[in-house]
Amino acid sequence: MNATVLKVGGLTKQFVKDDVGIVALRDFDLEIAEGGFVSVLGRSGCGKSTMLNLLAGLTTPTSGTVTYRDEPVAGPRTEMGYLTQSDTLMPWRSVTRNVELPMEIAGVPARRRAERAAELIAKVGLEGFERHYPRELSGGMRRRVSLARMLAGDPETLLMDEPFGALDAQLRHDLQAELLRLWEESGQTVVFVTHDIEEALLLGDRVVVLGRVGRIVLDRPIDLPRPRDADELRVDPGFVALHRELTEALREGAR
Ligand SMILES: Nc1ncnc2c1ncn2[C@@H]1O[C@H](COP(=O)(O)OP(=O)(O)OP(=O)(O)O)[C@@H](O)[C@H]1O
Repeated sequence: MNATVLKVGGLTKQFVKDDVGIVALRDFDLEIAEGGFVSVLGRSGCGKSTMLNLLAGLTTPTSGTVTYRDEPVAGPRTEMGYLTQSDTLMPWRSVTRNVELPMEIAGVPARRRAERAAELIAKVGLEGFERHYPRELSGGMRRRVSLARMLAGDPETLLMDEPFGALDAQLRHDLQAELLRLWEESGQTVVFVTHDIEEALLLGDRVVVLGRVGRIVLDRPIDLPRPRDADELRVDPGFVALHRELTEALREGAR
């Protein structure tokens, strides 16, 4: 049994808007084991981003606790990389300088920074765009820069909020494969939020299905053999049965 990296208990987050309280997450418990790839699946508005923001230490819970390796999470931590849904690239920095940022903060020497940034830019398929600024890129390209920037910080845990949702099918497939390769090589822990059942199954070794206000409707291991190929999986009876189970869980979660 792997050590627990992230643990949340009794987590509730309530927002107040125009004097009206909105509960985004209610009494949420979750444990994430080291080295795991957890897909978190849920419909729009069920609290997935709120959950990630809390795990990442970007927002404080109304009640409940978040710990990282048994230490309370009181703010962002360098061990965790967070790929948010919104674009957080710095508009005044080129692609290379955006990707170098976490290494600058960590004090990595300039030469090593440049090499690593070039490597990561190639990995996300953006060779030739190193000197471009975010405004000169498409939405999908900016997303890939954000991914490269997150990886540049070499975090031991990756929190990813629908990272590939806006990409075309081919690119999405390539980046999913790249992420799996990185994960298998590095032993990193991944929490991957998506609302795509196929993506959740293709990537995760565990799937957690959330219903309204983050109610956990299903939490189960995914023992499909790897490497997983989307085309082969679609006709695999085990995959088809899991797909049906998750579809039903999503439906149940909406009730
Ligand atoms: N800052 C905020 N102020 C008020 N309400 C908020 C805020 N952030 C989120 N909410 C509300 O909390 C609920 C959950 O939002 P959240 O963004 O966590 O959902 P989600 O599952 O990530 O959705 P999506 O898949 O569409 O990104 C929604 O009802 C949303 O309106």
